[in-house]
Amino acid sequence: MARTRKIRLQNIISLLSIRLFTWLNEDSCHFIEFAEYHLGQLKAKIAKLRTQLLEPPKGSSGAGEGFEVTKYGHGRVALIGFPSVGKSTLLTMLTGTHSEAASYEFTTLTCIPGIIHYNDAKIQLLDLPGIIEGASEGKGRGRQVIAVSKSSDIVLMVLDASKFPCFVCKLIMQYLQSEGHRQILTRELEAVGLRLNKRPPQIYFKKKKTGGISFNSTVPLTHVDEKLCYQILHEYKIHNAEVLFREDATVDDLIDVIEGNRKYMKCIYVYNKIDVVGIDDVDRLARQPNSVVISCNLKLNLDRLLARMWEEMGLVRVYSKPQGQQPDFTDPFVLSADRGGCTVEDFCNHIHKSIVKDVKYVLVWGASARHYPQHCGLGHLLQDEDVVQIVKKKEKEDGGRGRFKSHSTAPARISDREKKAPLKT
Ligand SMILES: Nc1nc2c(ncn2[C@@H]2O[C@H](COP(=O)(O)OP(=O)(O)OP(=O)(O)O)[C@@H](O)[C@H]2O)c(=O)[nH]1
Ligand SMILES: [K+]
Ligand SMILES: [Mg+2]
Repeated sequence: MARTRKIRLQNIISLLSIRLFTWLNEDSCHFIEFAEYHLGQLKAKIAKLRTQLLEPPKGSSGAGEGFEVTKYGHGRVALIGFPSVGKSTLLTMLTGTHSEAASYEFTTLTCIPGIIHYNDAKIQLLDLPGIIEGASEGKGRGRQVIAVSKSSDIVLMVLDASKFPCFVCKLIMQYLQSEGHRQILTRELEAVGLRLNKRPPQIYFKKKKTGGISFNSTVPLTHVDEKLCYQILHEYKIHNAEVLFREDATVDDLIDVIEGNRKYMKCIYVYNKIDVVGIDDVDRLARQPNSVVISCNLKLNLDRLLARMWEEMGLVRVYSKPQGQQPDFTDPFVLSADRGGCTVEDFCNHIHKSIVKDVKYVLVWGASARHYPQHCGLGHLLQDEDVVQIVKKKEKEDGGRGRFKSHSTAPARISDREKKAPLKT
């Protein structure tokens, strides 16, 4: 029953897509304006149907058997890519967990987790089956792979450097209107609501109960006007809402905001197998944005990949300092802006939920402090490698003395940094 419904929805999406491309190819200028409105409506229709199609069955996460892996560690990274690009080899290299690797496609059939120990944090790395064009529509294990990718903090898109088109091949591909692996994968992920290395559109949108539609913009708009916006909202049966464009956004951006279920993720493009391509090609690939070139076989540049991964995850290590003692620099509390936040309050909650109500202030050493130690409140935003000493309400007077004493017991790691970049008190 559900399968027939899915097939029917898929057929409608295909039909609408064909209609959309027919309109795209329509070059008569008399129809351009009309076509733009029609196009906007069709895009909204397709987005709506896709959302229905992708709804996981009730009571399931959408991941499916062999893919439901418990979250572990301070962050989760998914390896996605075409078959045989070296995902499993990379997992084995970085985590030490064995994942079967072989020269035939679809060697990996389920989700294999491993742990990377980096900067005293634990990062869960997930090896996944290869995906192919049509994955978003359920080809191969595409659905499951994408569902797992969505649950991760960042994505490593593994690509085969030897299959990356050279400049001439790119021109031919453009002529033939065919795409490279990177574009195909990006399109598959976009089709299911994942937005890679993009920030959410600057559009304020709020549904209301009454009052009709209020349409405003703070910048001149070149892609969407009031009429088109009304039509798209109408498609979603929204008749009362406030819409404010804060940038010159497109129809697709508006649809993303209305749908509201898009996931904005960082993605690092990892070009593996650089041992089999020429130095010029390696250089060209390495210069692309958000890209890292590696070779698992020769263990080349893996440390750079880890460093990039760490940067993109934006994890913040905070060392707790008991009064009058040195902090334990081997055991940080790891905070993340995406998972719970990085303020002093988040740090306290990390230790124990009951602490916050007793905190009078905290003393902070490190990058986020203007002077050492800085007196900070619960709202203070911490940075990586900060040291924090909590002063509790009942320790009021003692806390004051502790502060002066603290100068002499300032953590060694911070004074090293201070030498490099002295901070004014
Ligand atoms: N030359 C070269 N070959 C590599 C490198 N890394 C992996 N390979 C080879 O690529 C082939 C595929 O590796 P896998 O790790 O199984 O690839 P996969 O992406 O996990 O493949 P599926 O699980 O089938 O999707 C194996 O024969 C590896 O030995 C590399 O850096 N250089
Ligand atoms: K393989
Ligand atoms: Mg594999």
